[in-house]
Amino acid sequence: MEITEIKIIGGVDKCGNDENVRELIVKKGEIFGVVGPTGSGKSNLISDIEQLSQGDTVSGRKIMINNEIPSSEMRRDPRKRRIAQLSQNMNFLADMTVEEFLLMHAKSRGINSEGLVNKVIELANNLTGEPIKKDYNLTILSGGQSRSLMVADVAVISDSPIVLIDEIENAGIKKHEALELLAGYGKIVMVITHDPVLALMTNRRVVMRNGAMTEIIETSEEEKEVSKRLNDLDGWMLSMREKVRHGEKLSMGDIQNTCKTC
Ligand SMILES: Nc1ncnc2c1ncn2[C@@H]1O[C@H](COP(=O)(O)OP(=O)(O)OP(=O)(O)O)[C@@H](O)[C@H]1O
Repeated sequence: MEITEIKIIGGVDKCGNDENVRELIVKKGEIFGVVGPTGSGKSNLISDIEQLSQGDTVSGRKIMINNEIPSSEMRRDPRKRRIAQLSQNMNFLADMTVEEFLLMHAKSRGINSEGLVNKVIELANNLTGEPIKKDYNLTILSGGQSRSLMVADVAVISDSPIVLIDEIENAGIKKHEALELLAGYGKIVMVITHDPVLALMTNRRVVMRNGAMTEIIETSEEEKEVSKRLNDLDGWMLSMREKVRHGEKLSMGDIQNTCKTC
């Protein structure tokens, strides 16, 4: 079944009052942002979508797929849900190499694995400053390498029509590129973020407060331009971080050169 839209039917805030936004439809091809202060209910909203909740969670929200209540089979079986989730706290625990993991994942998804390992690693290495090799053990990967590999794995192997992302900003990866890669063509992407680069890359964003969806903001052309500039600055910060990490010294020239380009 092709998933063309998800609809979130509003529930209640933490005090039991109806949330402001009564209905939110996110269509195929859209990157949608979720913003709000700590404890405002961002993860809870994402989790409602992940579970395809039907009024049976604390928020009382209902999630529709293609304007229909999802089948109980889809709700019960994670493989039928076709929702990929990525979060900052996820870690690889398996004692196997990167190559073994990717081949196993591809096999379990019934995907032809020819050239696949190199493709995933190449994409992951575009997102991190510390290259991953296929014979590395998963457990020795750094936070940035793990996150990059997860992003590339979700983009190529999981390839789910709905992608939910819970804060990738502190992961030490090129987040702009990561989001572009995940969004691919024609997916529904919901991303929780505190980061203006990511928030302004979205088409729209919902503002959470006290457990409720309170407002929907459309990203203006001006904000998209701001996002591009911030992304340049961000790339620069990442390159400075890499230099320091590799034992290099920084000079005022590094800052002056950047200010010209940003
Ligand atoms: N609509 C709601 N009704 C009742 N409780 C809620 C509701 N929304 C969120 N909560 C509860 O509030 C707490 C904080 O929510 P949540 O973790 O989703 O916030 P958050 O915005 O993701 O926070 P952080 O930025 O710190 O990760 C959780 O215990 C959650 O179960």
